[in-house]
Amino acid sequence: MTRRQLLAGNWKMNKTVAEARAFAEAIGRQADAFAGEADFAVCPPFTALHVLRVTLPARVALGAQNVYFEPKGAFTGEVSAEMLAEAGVRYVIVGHSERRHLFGETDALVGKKVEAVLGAGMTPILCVGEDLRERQLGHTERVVERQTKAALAGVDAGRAGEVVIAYEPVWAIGSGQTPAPEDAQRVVAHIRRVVEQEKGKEAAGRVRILYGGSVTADNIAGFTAQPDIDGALVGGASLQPDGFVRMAKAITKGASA
Ligand SMILES: O=C(CO)COP(=O)(O)O
Repeated sequence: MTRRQLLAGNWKMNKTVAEARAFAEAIGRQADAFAGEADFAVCPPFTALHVLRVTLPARVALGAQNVYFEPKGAFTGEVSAEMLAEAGVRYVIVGHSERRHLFGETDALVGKKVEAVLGAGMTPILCVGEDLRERQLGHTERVVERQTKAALAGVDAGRAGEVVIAYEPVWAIGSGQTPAPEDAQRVVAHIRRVVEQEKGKEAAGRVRILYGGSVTADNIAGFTAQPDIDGALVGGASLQPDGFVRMAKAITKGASA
């Protein structure tokens, strides 16, 4: 089973409309970096979706960082999956650890969001990962297992392979610290086994699992060279056009090697 690598930038709460446009124009001047056999996406704040839709190079897809599961109604401050799809969004990050920890998102809520995103014809990027204490207690596998099972509970086996999962150890996010690539591979392989157990072989073979947490242009290739790691979800290092272009080249080179 060959899976296409995916490089997704999560801008978090960074960049104004003007800054987003400048980023898109800068990577557009190096658009050949995105010509290879891989997928690319940028996930800006909602306010910059439109400008990126009209300025990003054609091979770089649009992503969002959050969604609400209800289709419409009295949910002040929320945005539905249909609204995102209409705005040109292809990928939606769901259950990022910042949303789980800072905004109280539960496994059950994350599961509903995954279903809503698939229902609107987009691809969820489901984030899972242990925090430092859970890691120190040796609970990494059981934490990612619980998060993965809960998030996929309402997804048909036939569609589970469309989901992208991002393994993001919380202690590695924004810290400059990463697990060794072999260590990340071990956890990602475990996540794939959980998908197989829950949704079958075909879904497990298709599902793309990314690594995220202090990925840079210098270390990305070590992760994407691992057999079960199918790309990267990148925060800080995705904010600089040159860094994003370098990571795109690294991921494409690895994919064709
Ligand atoms: O949270 C992340 C991506 O979703 C990772 O952030 P950093 O790449 O800044 O560590």
